[in-house]
Amino acid sequence: MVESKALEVPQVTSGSHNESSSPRLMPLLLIKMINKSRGKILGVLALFLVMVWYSIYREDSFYFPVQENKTTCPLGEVERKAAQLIGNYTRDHPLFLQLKDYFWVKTPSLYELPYGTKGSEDILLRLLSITHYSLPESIQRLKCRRCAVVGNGHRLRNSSMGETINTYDVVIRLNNAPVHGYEQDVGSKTTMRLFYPESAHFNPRTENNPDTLLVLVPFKPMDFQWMEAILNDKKRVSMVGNWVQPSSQPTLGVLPLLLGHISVLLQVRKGFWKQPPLIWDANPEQVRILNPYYMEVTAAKLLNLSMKQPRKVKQKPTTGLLAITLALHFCDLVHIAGFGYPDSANKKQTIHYYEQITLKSMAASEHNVSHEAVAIKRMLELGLIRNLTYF
Ligand SMILES: CC(=O)N[C@H]1[C@H]([C@H](O)[C@H](O)CO)O[C@](OP(=O)(O)OC[C@H]2O[C@@H](n3ccc(N)nc3=O)[C@H](O)[C@@H]2O)(C(=O)O)C[C@@H]1O
Ligand SMILES: CO[C@@H]1[C@H](O)[C@@H](O)[C@H](O[C@H]2[C@H](O)[C@@H](NC(C)=O)[C@H](OCc3ccccc3)O[C@@H]2CO)O[C@@H]1CO
Repeated sequence: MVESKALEVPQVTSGSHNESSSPRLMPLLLIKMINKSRGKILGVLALFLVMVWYSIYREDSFYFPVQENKTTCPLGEVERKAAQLIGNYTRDHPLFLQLKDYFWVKTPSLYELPYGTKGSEDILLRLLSITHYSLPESIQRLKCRRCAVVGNGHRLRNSSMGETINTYDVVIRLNNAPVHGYEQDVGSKTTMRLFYPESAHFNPRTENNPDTLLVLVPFKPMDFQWMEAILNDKKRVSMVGNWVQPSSQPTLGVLPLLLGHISVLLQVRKGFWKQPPLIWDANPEQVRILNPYYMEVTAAKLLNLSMKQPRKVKQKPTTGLLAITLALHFCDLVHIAGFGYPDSANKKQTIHYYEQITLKSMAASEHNVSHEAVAIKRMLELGLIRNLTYF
């Protein structure tokens, strides 16, 4: 009471000269107003603090409301749930193969490709000295990594999921699946694309963003050789380009180099089950080599496949299941879209959102898609992943 009396200000009267505008009275008037509305101010302040807290808690942008996938950051939840499903679950393994593991310390691997690097050390030494292995700063600094793994399934067709997919921090795509012309259904953002030589898009620039990480999934030693030839070719071509410039005619001196490069690429052609691109216009700085550890985890822990399969019994995970496993090891939230094959009796249903092929095309594929469906359902039931399309 005493305090409020002391702060009392003279009555403001109406008239030609408004005393409230007098500089002398301004502070007093302000204090009176503050005094009068103290409750309201405290309320607004409390609301503001709650918003700040909520924003920090969500580790997200500072506004309401937010897109569905932006509402929360369930920090630690993926780790907790993944550990229930995956024995010895750890986030300690690098996502991409690193030169240091094959240079100073030769990390022995238990398995050959696709589950390990045993026997591929020498080529890796060469290949890793011309590739990068870091996770870009833009992904590392994310306080919450909300990831969408986009499968190539037909269920994305006419799904209108594009805008939603683009809202995720990390969008993982697979193989040669296009985005150009399908943006409304599948979006256009691609943070990472997993592929192998036979599934590399012949025109990577049209279907990726300039900063897309092009992640090679190695299945056989030839896959490393293809990548090495492509990357060395890029170097040679750019060198030739420099030499050619002054006269705009290749000098005879570069011909042996060009012939050498063509013969290397022709040698690399053999040993693939489908013709991979021989010229691949991608930025070498964006190329990474996936650590086969994630293939091992997918096969051994999610599909319970034996790591010592007899040569005749061939079964391996699909690239999509591998991508989900990878996401479980570095994302704070994993949503999937475009997963799910038609029933095996359904011979006419197309399997991709972008081309007219059926399950028949997968006859020699060495995948067990019904087994994988069980694994994906288990993850959905556990709430470890969520599905944006239907399954
Ligand atoms: C003929 C053949 O070998 N097809 C394989 C193709 C093919 O090599 C590439 O598309 C390149 O042309 O690749 C695969 O897969 P594909 O490229 O078809 O699809 C990528 C991933 O999406 C998930 N998917 C796809 C279709 C569908 N109806 N439901 C799904 O769940 C799967 O998880 C799948 O992995 C592959 O790499 O796994 C598996 C396919 O078996
Ligand atoms: C994730 O696996 C990829 C794709 O989904 C599979 O369909 C494909 O399977 C091929 C398999 O890898 C080939 N095996 C070897 C050792 O290369 C197999 O080879 C048989 C063959 C050989 C030559 C010409 C045609 C077929 O072919 C399978 C496809 O039919 O593997 C992909 C990863 O490479």
